[in-house]
Amino acid sequence: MAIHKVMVIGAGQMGAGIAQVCAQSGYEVVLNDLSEEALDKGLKGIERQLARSVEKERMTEKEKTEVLGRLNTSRQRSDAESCDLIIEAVVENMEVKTKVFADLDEIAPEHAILASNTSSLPITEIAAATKRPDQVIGMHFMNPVPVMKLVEIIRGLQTSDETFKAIEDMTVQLSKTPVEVQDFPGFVSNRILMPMINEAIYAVYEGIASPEDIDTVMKLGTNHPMGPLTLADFIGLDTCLYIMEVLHDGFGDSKYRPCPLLRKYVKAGWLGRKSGRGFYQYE
Ligand SMILES: CC(=O)CC(=O)SCCNC(=O)CCNC(=O)[C@H](O)C(C)(C)COP(=O)(O)OP(=O)(O)OC[C@H]1O[C@@H](n2cnc3c(N)ncnc32)[C@H](O)[C@@H]1OP(=O)(O)O
Ligand SMILES: NC(=O)C1=CN([C@@H]2O[C@H](COP(=O)(O)OP(=O)(O)OC[C@H]3O[C@@H](n4cnc5c(N)ncnc54)[C@H](OP(=O)(O)O)[C@@H]3O)[C@@H](O)[C@H]2O)C=CC1
Repeated sequence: MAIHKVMVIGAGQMGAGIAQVCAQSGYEVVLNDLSEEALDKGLKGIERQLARSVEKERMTEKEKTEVLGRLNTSRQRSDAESCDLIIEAVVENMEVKTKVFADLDEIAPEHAILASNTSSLPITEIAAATKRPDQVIGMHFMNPVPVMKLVEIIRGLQTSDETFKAIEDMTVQLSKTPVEVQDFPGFVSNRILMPMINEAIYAVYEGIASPEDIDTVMKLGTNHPMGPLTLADFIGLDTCLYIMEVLHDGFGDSKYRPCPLLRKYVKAGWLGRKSGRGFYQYE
């Protein structure tokens, strides 16, 4: 199936990054969000990234103008009616995502693929909210999207081979590396990464060391580019908590229990970098 036009739903940190890489790879892109403010912020971030690429001579001014010319914003979900692929990147919440997919199923053309950038939620369950479960798939980009090379592609129980192939081909077109993963909570990336981050939060909670020292241990001692608490702030503490809850509920194993300190920070609105405060303070 040929994909020309892509809608990205949710102009948060992931949605904006996905829209950027799609437009840079030649796709027509519609970035959709309910809030004008989120769209403005998303678009400004993309313009900043592209300006930096021009400065670093990775892109010409003309190419930047062309990329931005392929990128439109919209507040109407009905604009999905002209798209071949819709990539959903809204909050990590099953109720919200199934509602978005049920809506999209009514709007998107019959041939369109509906993909979710979910970090951990079952694709099979998201697909069941539609009448086209064979055309629903997980397309899990990593943060920051323009930099990270991986896309986990998650097959739901009913995802067709044709849908899988179209998304695998597109991932290569985006200059990313696809890895096929089966539909289990947290897939591969977050099943491994998030318990490590949760454990680092327990180390703060139990007073083993300061956040700075925990991050230093992991950066200098195990060569991680960011310490786990810096990374948690970067991902978003709300997203980290949702993922731990999905692992905990999905496997019913107490080893995945979210650290109470993580819950407390999220309740306080300390969501990490995006809210200005998490384990560290920003600005
Ligand atoms: C939660 C999930 O479901 C799944 C996930 O995504 S888990 C998170 C996965 N991501 C990670 O683990 C990221 C870990 N961190 C890193 O790899 C690095 O710290 C990093 C790439 C983010 C930054 O690298 P760095 O060397 O420390 O900093 P810096 O030199 O400023 O940046 C390196 C390059 O990345 C780019 N970059 C950094 N942050 C960026 C961002 N938010 N968006 C776009 N580009 C960014 C910079 O522009 C820079 O590119 P150039 O040198 O070509 O200009
Ligand atoms: N952060 C990360 O490192 C990664 C996240 N992901 C996944 O990507 C998705 C988005 O995460 P991220 O971009 O970080 O999150 P952000 O918080 O940056 O953005 C969340 C988006 O969800 C929208 N949203 C929030 N509540 C609702 C709602 N009730 N109905 C519809 N839309 C809503 C927001 O819209 P508005 O602005 O209008 O409020 C915003 O566009 C999640 O599923 C997450 O798990 C995947 C890989 C990495």
